[in-house]
Amino acid sequence: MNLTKPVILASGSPRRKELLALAGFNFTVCPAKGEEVTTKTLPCDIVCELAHQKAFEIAKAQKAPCYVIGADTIVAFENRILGKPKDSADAVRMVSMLQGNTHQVYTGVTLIEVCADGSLREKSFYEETNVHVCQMTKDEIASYVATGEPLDKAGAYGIQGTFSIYVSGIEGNYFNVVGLPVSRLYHEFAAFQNAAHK
Ligand SMILES: Cc1cn([C@H]2C[C@H](O)[C@@H](COP(=O)(O)OP(=O)(O)OP(=O)(O)O)O2)c(=O)[nH]c1=O
Repeated sequence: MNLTKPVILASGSPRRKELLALAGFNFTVCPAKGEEVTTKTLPCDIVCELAHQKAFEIAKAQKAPCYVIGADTIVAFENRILGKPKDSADAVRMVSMLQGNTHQVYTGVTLIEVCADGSLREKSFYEETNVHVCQMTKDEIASYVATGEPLDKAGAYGIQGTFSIYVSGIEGNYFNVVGLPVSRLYHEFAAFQNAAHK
C-alpha cells in the first residue's frame, strides 16, 4: 500500500507489531498508556471503545499529520467478558471456564487520521472469531498456566503458542484471535486513506 502519511501503532503488543509488519506496513510503535475503562456492555462495543481510547490518546499528542492504529482484544464466554488474567489463579479460572467449550474472540480496531489542520478523522470496526477448546484435565490447565504464556493475553491463552494443542477448531479469522485482523485492517485502511483524497 502507498502510504501518504506516517503510520503509528498505538500498541505495546508484540503480536500486533509482528502482524502489522506482516501486512507490509511501515510504522513506528507508540503504546497508549491510559487505563482501559469501558462504558459498554456488548463485547463488540467494548473492543471498539477501548481501541478508540488507545488510538485517540496517541493521536491527540501528534503535532504532524499521520495515521494512528489502536486495537483491543477480549474473549467472551456465555455473557462473561474475559480480559487479561490478574494472576495465575485468575488464569486457571479462565482456562477452566473455556476448556470443553466454544467462546468468541473480539478484536476492535480504530484508525485515526491526524490531518494537516490538526483535525481528526476516524473509523472503527471489529471482527469476531469462534474458538473451540478441547476438554482439559486439571493437571493440563495447571501446567499450561505454569508456562507463563497466559498472563499477558485476553482469556488467559495464546492460540499461537503451546495452547494450540487444545484448540480443536475456529470459525473466522485466525489473526483476529492473535490480536489484529490483518486482512480486514489492510482493506479498511486502504478505503480510509482513499476516502481522504476524494
Ligand atoms: C486470545 C488471544 C489473545 N492474545 C493477545 C492479543 C493482545 O495482545 C492481548 C489482549 O490484550 P489487549 O489489551 O487487547 O492488548 P495489549 O495490552 O497486549 O496491547 P495494547 O493494549 O498496548 O495494544 O491478548 C494472543 O496473543 N493470543 C490469543 O490467542
